[in-house]
Formats: sequence, structure tokens, C-alpha cells
Amino acid sequence: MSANRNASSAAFELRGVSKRYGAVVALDDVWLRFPAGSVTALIGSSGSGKSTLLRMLIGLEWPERGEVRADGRALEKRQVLELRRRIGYVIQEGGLFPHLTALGNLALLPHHLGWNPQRIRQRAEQLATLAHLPQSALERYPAELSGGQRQRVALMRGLMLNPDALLLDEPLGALDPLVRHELQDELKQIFEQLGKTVVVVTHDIAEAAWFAQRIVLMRHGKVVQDGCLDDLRERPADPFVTRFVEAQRTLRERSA
Ligand SMILES: Nc1ncnc2c1ncn2[C@@H]1O[C@H](COP(=O)(O)OP(=O)(O)OP(=O)(O)O)[C@@H](O)[C@H]1O
Repeated sequence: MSANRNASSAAFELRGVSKRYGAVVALDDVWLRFPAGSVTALIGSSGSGKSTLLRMLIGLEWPERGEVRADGRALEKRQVLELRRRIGYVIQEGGLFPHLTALGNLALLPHHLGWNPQRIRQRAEQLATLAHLPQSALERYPAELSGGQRQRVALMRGLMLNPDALLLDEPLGALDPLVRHELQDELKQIFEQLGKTVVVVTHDIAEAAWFAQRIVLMRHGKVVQDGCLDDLRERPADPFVTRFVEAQRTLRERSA
């Protein structure tokens, strides 16, 4: 995630990463590189290890075996606070504090870092424009915002410190289909506009393909296939890939 990017630099890398929770294998010998400035979608069925993988990139989980690297260096616990300032992390339903206004939520980290209120407000207003949030919504509490607006605020919070990377865990999972569709368009534009390293987790293969050329499909903690949508459809690495793709056929296909 350094400013000095080149084609071969990897913002993140997992080298033979495994992780168990008791008897549950969450990640099993995962090898992946996420080049700087690339957009990758992580998909897979529930419990396949997607969130665990994302949480490892930001130091919220640690591998039992293997290594996680950021900017070409093995991640160490003492770097984690600094790393989190350079990574925007957005989760499903936003995770906003209910007792703070949208602006209060956005201000938390910058305030802690010593930004003055004027700078915080300016940055929040700039991001409200980017995320298509009405400026007046900045003064409202999360309960006074729609689900889509809350998710916009969560995205803005992830972008407040102008991070090099954005990790999004089912960012649109809790939204109704129309709002989800609108936000898919906007998120894609934002990814293209900002040129950051993005890893986005979703259950939905169409959404994955909309966001990213590269789709990583996981199952039982392992990467089953790493490629584009055509690879998954036409060159499946495993019968599971075909089952996963076919399970998500469109309404038109279902009613045909
Ligand atoms: N803190 C934890 N304690 C115990 N088990 C956990 C913990 N976190 C994850 N797991 C287990 O590890 C496995 C992988 O979980 P993970 O949340 O990474 O999957 P996921 O692919 O993101 O699933 P979903 O799409 O449902 O969010 C699951 O079996 C889950 O129950």
C-alpha cells in the first residue's frame, strides 16, 4: 500500500495461511496475492472463510500457520494500529455507533489523530458528495437514516483517512434489491475513481463480476478457483464451481 506502486507490488499476500476455530477449519493453506490498485471479489458459500480472510488482512485475526504480508513485509502485531489507519474496513450493516450522528461516527478516528473539527467536516462533506449522501444527513443519527444511507456513511467512514486499501465485507448484504442495485453502481464508480486496492466479499456472483474482473471462489477454507467470470462459467476448476454458478441463475433462466 505504499505510494510507490508498481505492477509487481502486492498490497496484500497470504502465504500458506491456515486458521482453525476449535475443530472448525476456517482457512486451509490459502495462497493469494492482491496487487496494489487491484479490485478482487471474494465469493463462496456461508462459512467458507471469506470474512476470516478479510479480517486477517487488517490484523483482526492471526494465522495459525503461514504468513500474511502487507506491502511486501510480514505483518506484525506491533504494526497493526498503523496498518488500520491505511485500510478502510466496511462491514455489513455498517457497524455505526447509534449514539453518534453520522458526522460523529465519521469523526471518531480523525479526531483521535488530532484533526481539527473544520478539517473533519470538510472531509466528511467531500465524501458525502462522492457517496451521494445528502449533506443534511451528516447531522442525523443512524436510526434516522435509511439502510442505504447508513451503508453510505459506513463507506465514507472507511474512506475518511484516504486509505490505500478498502476491505468490504458484504457491504450491500442487508439492503433491499433496488437500493442494492443503485449502490452497486456507485461503489463500482468509486472503486474506479479512487484506484485503491479493493477486496470485496459477497455471496452474489453477479455482484462479484460487476465489481471485479478477478473473482476468488472459496469453499471450506480453500480457494477453489481464482479467475474471471468466464473462467468460472466455462472453465470450472471443480464441479462445485458449476454448482455454485448454477445455483445463482437469473430469474429469467428460472422461469424459462
Ligand atoms: N470467532 C469465531 N469463533 C468460532 N468459529 C468461528 C469464528 N469466526 C468464524 N468461525 C467459523 O469459521 C468458519 C469460517 O467463517 P467465516 O465467517 O470466515 O466464513 P464466511 O465465508 O465469511 O461466512 P458468511 O458468508 O456466512 O459470513 C465458519 O465455520 C465459522 O463458523
